[in-house]
Amino acid sequence: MMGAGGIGGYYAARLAQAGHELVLTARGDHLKALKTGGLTVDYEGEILHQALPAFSHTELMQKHEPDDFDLIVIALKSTATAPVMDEISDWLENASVPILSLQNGVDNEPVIAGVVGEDRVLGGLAVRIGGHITEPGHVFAEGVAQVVMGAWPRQRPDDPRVSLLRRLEALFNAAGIPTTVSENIRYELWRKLVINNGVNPLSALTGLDTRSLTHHPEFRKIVHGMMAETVAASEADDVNLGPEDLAEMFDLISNFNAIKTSMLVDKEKGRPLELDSIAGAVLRRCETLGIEAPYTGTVNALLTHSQN
Ligand SMILES: NC(=O)C1=CN([C@@H]2O[C@H](COP(=O)(O)OP(=O)(O)OC[C@H]3O[C@@H](n4cnc5c(N)ncnc54)[C@H](OP(=O)(O)O)[C@@H]3O)[C@@H](O)[C@H]2O)C=CC1
Ligand SMILES: CC(C)(CO)C(=O)C(=O)O
Repeated sequence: MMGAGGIGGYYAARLAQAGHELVLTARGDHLKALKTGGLTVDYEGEILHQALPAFSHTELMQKHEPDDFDLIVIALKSTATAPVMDEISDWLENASVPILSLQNGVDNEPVIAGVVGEDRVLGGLAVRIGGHITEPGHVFAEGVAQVVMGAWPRQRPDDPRVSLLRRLEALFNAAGIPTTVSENIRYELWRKLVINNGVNPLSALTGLDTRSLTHHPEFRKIVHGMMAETVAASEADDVNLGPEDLAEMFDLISNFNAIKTSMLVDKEKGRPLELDSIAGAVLRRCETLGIEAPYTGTVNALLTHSQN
């Protein structure tokens, strides 16, 4: 599990609890705490504690070959995808281990595929989960915490990755992670981007959780506007989301727990924001398509300004 933070830490703890062997990567104080005290996850009052090997990426590359693993899961922030793939690209060369991304955004899998080739890439997303590091070694997580995964960019007829996906689906479900396989993972990633562009930047700007935003008389219109612009932007990737996706995603986030978004957590901790891979991804596609995206453009500009 590369990047065992809020999302990676939660799913790693569940898989380890079910008896799977895991190795975690992290850095800084969180890594130190994982090494000395193990990983502790508070999931809706249930405490999961696992003492698992934890390494920096340098240590990982010294101690292991990529094919020691059946699967590498990437749960880094998307700001770290390219630098980390760059760091481990020589190590990954000539290996065959598949890589599953569980990140928000629609541009992580192409970066991973650029290093290992599409045939080894599984796209994926963490759905209906909120999670973050509360203190080094400790993760808080909530929500039904599902996973959707699929062959990137979409499943081909006779795709050799299907048998692996079916095995992963079965073992994730058996570990208590409700998981489905999609034949069109890029479509699923775009649907998730609709939610993330709708609430993440605006929550980081206002300090409000997802429920406060979606039930606020003014902010809910901005959330809806940013979601609609994401739906429009999807055409640039030939995904072509429609009004039913917009309605479904707006309902989903309006009725989900009051989540402090990952971008708000990052803003409060003074860490880099996934703004370019969320709002930036939408704005670039809208520009290519020659369509306006005033809600996303405004919130993106205000948030960027507030960071300077
Ligand atoms: N959090 C949430 O509620 C949700 C998040 N997601 C998505 O899941 C992905 C992961 O998010 P989240 O779990 O919140 O992220 P976190 O920041 O909690 O976890 C990422 C971990 O990776 C570490 N890391 C970053 N760079 C390196 C590096 N070079 N070497 C070693 N470790 C590194 C981080 O350390 P450091 O802190 O030092 O940077 C951190 O511990 C994101 O794409 C996010 O958008 C999806 C659904 C919900
Ligand atoms: C909005 C939310 C919680 C939806 O799962 C999310 O993906 C995030 O905080 O990044």
